[in-house]
Amino acid sequence: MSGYALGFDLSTQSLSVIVMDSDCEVVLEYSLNFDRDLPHYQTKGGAHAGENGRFTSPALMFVEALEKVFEHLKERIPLDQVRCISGSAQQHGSMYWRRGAVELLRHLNPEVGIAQQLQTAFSRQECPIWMDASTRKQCNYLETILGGPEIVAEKTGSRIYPRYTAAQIRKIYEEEPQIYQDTEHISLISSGMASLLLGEYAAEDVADAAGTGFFELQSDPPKWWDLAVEHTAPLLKDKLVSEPVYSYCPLGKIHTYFAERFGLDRKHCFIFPWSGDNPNSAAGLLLQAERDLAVSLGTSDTAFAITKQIKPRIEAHVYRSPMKPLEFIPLVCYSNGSLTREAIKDMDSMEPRTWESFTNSLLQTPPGNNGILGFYYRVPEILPSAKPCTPTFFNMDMKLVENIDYNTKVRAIVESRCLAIKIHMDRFQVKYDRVWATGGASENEEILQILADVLQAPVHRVLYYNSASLGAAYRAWHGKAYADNPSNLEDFHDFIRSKQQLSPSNISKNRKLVWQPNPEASRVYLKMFPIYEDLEKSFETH
Ligand SMILES: Nc1ncnc2c1ncn2[C@@H]1O[C@H](COP(=O)(O)OP(=O)(O)O)[C@@H](O)[C@H]1O
Ligand SMILES: O=C(CO)[C@@H](O)[C@H](O)COP(=O)(O)O
Repeated sequence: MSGYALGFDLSTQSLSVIVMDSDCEVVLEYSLNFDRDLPHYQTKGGAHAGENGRFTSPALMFVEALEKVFEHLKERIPLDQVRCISGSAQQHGSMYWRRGAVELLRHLNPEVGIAQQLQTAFSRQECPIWMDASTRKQCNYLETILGGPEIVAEKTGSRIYPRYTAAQIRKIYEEEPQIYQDTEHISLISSGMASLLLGEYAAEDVADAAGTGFFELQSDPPKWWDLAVEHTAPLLKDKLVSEPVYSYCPLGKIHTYFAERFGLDRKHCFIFPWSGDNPNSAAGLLLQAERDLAVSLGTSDTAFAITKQIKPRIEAHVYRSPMKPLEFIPLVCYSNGSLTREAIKDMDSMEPRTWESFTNSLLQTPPGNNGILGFYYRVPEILPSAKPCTPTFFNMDMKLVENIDYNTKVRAIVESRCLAIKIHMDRFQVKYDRVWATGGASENEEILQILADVLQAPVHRVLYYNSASLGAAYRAWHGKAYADNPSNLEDFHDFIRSKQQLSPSNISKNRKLVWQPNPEASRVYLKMFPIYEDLEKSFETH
């Protein structure tokens, strides 16, 4: 195989892409930041915050971002050499296509910008996104009618959380019936982006389908849970692509719009299903079952692993792996990730502080933080299910403490998140002896040291911190090999490793750094786990 793969990542704050050659070597990276590069959508951190925990992002912003990225790539690489494209998207969010939109999509004119032509394509301009916490009523309704949270978790991998697509769709059906009525198709953000590239409504892949609340987690072949689809909203089945597909299945060839406008090769460029950013990160990090834990420190903080068998729980989530058909991803997710750390960094200051000053605070405080733990939920938290609160600090006697210094506050917030990850992930009983850090805050080496000490395992960081784009590009090549020879589905890990061994710059690609746990620091944290756990319960509101 020769040519290039494109791996996209549409996260909360940005649309990133990597260009990967056929030896799985990254040759170009580019990232477009929504707030900075598309200011006319007036987002903050990529989103619009509404009343009562509502969080949305404009559908047209995603569309325009895709076009802008292609404009950038066109000047830098021979796009006619691109053989396969896949992508990642923030999970759970949904796009609402107006009646007749597919005709607009099919007949895009390459002389005119795509966002301009899709102005009227969406029945709802704003996509509910994963940060949304406004659907508690719909979660309760769906869980009750489907037999209770345990049954829903057993069937789908998770109870219905407010950000889950099922609750979001139900809210629109209940509160905006005309919009629901005017909608011909509902995509996840991942499959919506794939639809733009394809010129047809694209199927969801199994991994991202598992974040809807109406997908049968263990189904093979993959299928929606019809009962949940029926209860979510009337006629919903008609508004979905028939059933989700395995992540390696080719969806079709690139839309003539992109071929004619940007010079992609219509005949030879395959589109593969987009997936969720966390499942694609698992692929980008080549996570091994029962061996690795990944911690992603992006807008959300997540921790996840790969397992061959799974027992879903009503706390946290289980998704499907996009690498191997019948493997699973147990995952915990915190909505107060990087943006909350940024707020702590800039606390009590007229001007934003640098990350160096945040890091200095970590360096000037000891592991265990002299027993001070911290909770700060700027936006509604997922785990625990907690309402927003101001920064709140406790000592080891579980007493509220006030008037503590800035450095101690910084360490308290970082350490408490690491403690939460260890406690919540251990409840899944997944085995791991090494940790892979990814996402924007994995730049911060002091955070990685704390993670290693709390998790009591070495923390590795790979060269490309955007592992979701990397995983999308790996998956595109893996899918392309399958499309070329459908009688032979190669093992994902073996396929990527065999390609990397061919690469002359193999050594630089695998360059990585490791933070080893310090046993003394780890011992300090052991005492803090039960105290953190009890304090956390006091924030739980549901
Ligand atoms: N040195 C650093 N220390 C801690 N956090 C950082 C550092 N550099 C960047 N970040 C955080 O990384 C975040 C972006 O992470 P990223 O993974 O790109 O987010 P997402 O993929 O969710 O859009 C920024 O919001 C910023 O808070
Ligand atoms: O809701 C989840 C996972 O269940 C989030 O992890 C989203 O997928 C958002 O991703 P980032 O933008 O933080 O990468």
